[in-house]
Formats: sequence, C-alpha cells, structure tokens
Amino acid sequence: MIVGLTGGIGSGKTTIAKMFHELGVSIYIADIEAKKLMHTSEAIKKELIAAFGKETYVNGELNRSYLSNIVFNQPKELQKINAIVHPRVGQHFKDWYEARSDEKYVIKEAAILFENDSYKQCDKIITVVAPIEERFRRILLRDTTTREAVQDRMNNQWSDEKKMALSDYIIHNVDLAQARAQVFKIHQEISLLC
Ligand SMILES: CC(C)(COP(=O)(O)OP(=O)(O)OC[C@H]1O[C@@H](n2cnc3c(N)ncnc32)[C@H](O)[C@@H]1O)[C@@H](O)C(=O)NCCC(=O)NCCS
Ligand SMILES: Nc1ncnc2c1ncn2[C@@H]1O[C@H](COP(=O)(O)OP(=O)(O)OP(=O)(O)O)[C@@H](O)[C@H]1O
Repeated sequence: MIVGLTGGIGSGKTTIAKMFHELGVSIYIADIEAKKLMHTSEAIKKELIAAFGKETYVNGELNRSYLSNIVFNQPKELQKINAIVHPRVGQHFKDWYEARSDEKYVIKEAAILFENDSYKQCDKIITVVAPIEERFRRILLRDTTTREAVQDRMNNQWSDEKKMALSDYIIHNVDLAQARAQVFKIHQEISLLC
C-alpha cells in the first residue's frame, strides 16, 4: 500500500516522514530523489539545459538558486521543470516501490502530490499542516533565503484547506511530541488496513 505524505513548504513533512521511518516504515523523499536524478540522469540534464540554458549546471552541480529564481515566479517555467522532472521521479518511485511490495505500506513524501495528480497513485493521503507564520519562521531559520522567496514557493502550492479536503489523515505539526503521538496513532490505523 502507498501512503502519500504531503504538506506546504515548512510544514514539517520530512520531520514527520522520519517519525514513520523510526516505526519501521520505508520512506521515499521525493525532493531528495528528484535532486539525485537531476544529477545522474543524462536525459534530464539535457532537457533542463535545453529549457533553461547552460547556467543550469555549474561545474556539474545543479544551480538551484538560478533555477528557483526562474521557476517560482513564472508559472510557465515551473510547468516546464515539472514536466521534465516529475514523470522521471514517478517512474523511479514505481521501481522503488516494486522492490518493497512485500511491506505492509510505504510512505511517499512529496511537496507536490495534489498539484500534479500523483496523489491518485496513493491508497491513503496524510497532509501535514502548521500555522503559516511558524512555517516562514522554520524555513528562514533553516535556509539562507528570504520571506519573498518562501512566499513565491507557497504561491505555487495548494492551500492547506484544499489539501485537507482530499486527505485521509491530517497531522498538526506544532508540538513535536504531539505530532509523534499522531504519527503513532495513524501508523496503528493504517497497519490494521493492510
Ligand atoms: C528549483 C529547485 C532546483 C530549487 O531547489 P531547492 O534546493 O532550492 O529547493 P527544494 O527542491 O529543496 O524544495 C524546497 C521546497 O520548495 C518547494 N518546491 C519544490 N519544487 C516545487 C514545485 N515544483 N512546485 C512548488 N513548490 C516546490 C517545496 O515546498 C519543497 O519542499 C527544485 O525545487 C526543483 O528542482 N524543483 C522542481 C522539481 C520538483 O518539483 N521537486 C520537488 C518534488 S518532485
Ligand atoms: N514541530 C516542529 N517544531 C519546531 N521545528 C520544527 C517542527 N517540525 C519541523 N521543524 C523544523 O522546521 C524545518 C522544516 O521542517 P521540514 O524540513 O521537516 O519541513 P518540510 O515540510 O519537509 O520542508 P520543505 O517543504 O522545505 O521540504 C526543519 O528545520 C525542522 O527541523
């Protein structure tokens, strides 16, 4: 069974995914796998350079600040990068999952799950939410970025309300101990379904 885990930027998706991992669940972190594929797949590299120019890679490294400045405030450019990267991540996840099909369930953690319809491949969906100001605070503490840059990313993601309406479980991630308790309860509930 595939359980999708999503949430807006800074909601704490990866933090929550790691809590499931501590309970023995295999987790697939789409952001990390996408980055790996953008470094290893010659087909992706070629298409990204064709779409965004040779500045996309500097000394073989993905130029993340260059790309984010282009894509997060130009919807057409974001569509281009998504169209190059998302289908490859989708296939890579499929292969990863097939190698684990004997496990009761796995978690696919992805910031973009509803926005690109990949939620339809999930049997259950968990959405992680946190107050918006707290999300800004976390990202500004974690990354060298600006409030405007975080806002640009939020503008390209569905609202919590829209995600919650299509989710099977909601995790309110403010107090970590309370979030862990919610993870434990959901893990027990999902395990009973498999
Ligand atoms: C533009 C890139 C290179 C910027 O890299 P950077 O390290 O700065 O950000 P990172 O990938 O870690 O993303 C951080 C957060 O930004 C938001 N974000 C990332 N990609 C997207 C997207 N396509 N749409 C909306 N929000 C996004 C998410 O909240 C994500 O958790 C990178 O975000 C990217 O390649 N995005 C397109 C591919 C993608 O969608 N990846 C995410 C999951 S498959
Ligand atoms: N409940 C919490 N209390 C305080 N800090 C938290 C909490 N949850 C997560 N964090 C911190 O907030 C930051 C963002 O969390 P995390 O990386 O898990 O979020 P994310 O939703 O995966 O982010 P992104 O969308 O950028 O990938 C991290 O530094 C993490 O340690």
